[in-house]
Amino acid sequence: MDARQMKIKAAEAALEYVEDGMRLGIGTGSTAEEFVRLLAEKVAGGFRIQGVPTSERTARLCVELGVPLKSLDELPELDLTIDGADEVDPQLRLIKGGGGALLREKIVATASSRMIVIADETKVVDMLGAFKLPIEVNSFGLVATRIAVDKLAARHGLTGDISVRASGDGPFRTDGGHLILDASFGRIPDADALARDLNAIAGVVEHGLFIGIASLAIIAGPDGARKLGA
Ligand SMILES: O=C[C@H](O)[C@H](O)[C@H](O)COP(=O)(O)O
Repeated sequence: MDARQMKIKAAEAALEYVEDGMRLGIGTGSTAEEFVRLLAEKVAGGFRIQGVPTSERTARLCVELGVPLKSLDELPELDLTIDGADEVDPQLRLIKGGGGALLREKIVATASSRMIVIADETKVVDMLGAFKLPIEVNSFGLVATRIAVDKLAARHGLTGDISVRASGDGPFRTDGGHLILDASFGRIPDADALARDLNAIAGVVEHGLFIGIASLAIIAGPDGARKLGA
């Protein structure tokens, strides 16, 4: 089974949790896109859902495939969000934001009664941090914010490069017009404390640590999908 087939396996297993009539948060990334494709087939077959996309990219795919969409303001309380992740640890703590959608993803997931993560087994880690931690920041005061993040990291005993994400000739911009700092910490022994402290830095809009948000992860490997959590 190749990487794409594993993503499809995870997405298929997640689809079983989607019920007719649900208000559904729809994640971003290559795994979430496999989910959107399967969801579109169900919708074409008469299944009714109302989706809230977590990015412009996901919104475009949903429109293209005929998945009905609403804004989060129209549907501020959701039944379920299904989304991918860059890392998942045994406590279902996540790193997200590899595609830059972390802010909307976190807003949508926390507006949902439940978040289910779909991922292939390469995303499962004992300790978060091998994947660069995305930190969404306001472009005003970028240098000051980066210094503040660097000092905070040092207080947490974390070292590693913190760089502004690039795209083409310029910086990457999120759907909200912000910048992303990618922090190469390697290992984050106390992700809960780091998450809390990052949110206290004024220039930080949001970070990619999702703590206590997901209740189930569907992890696909060569032998099929297994579940972490309930
Ligand atoms: O910003 C992007 C998201 O957090 C994605 O869900 C995450 O990067 C995983 O993406 P993929 O399924 O492509 O590995």
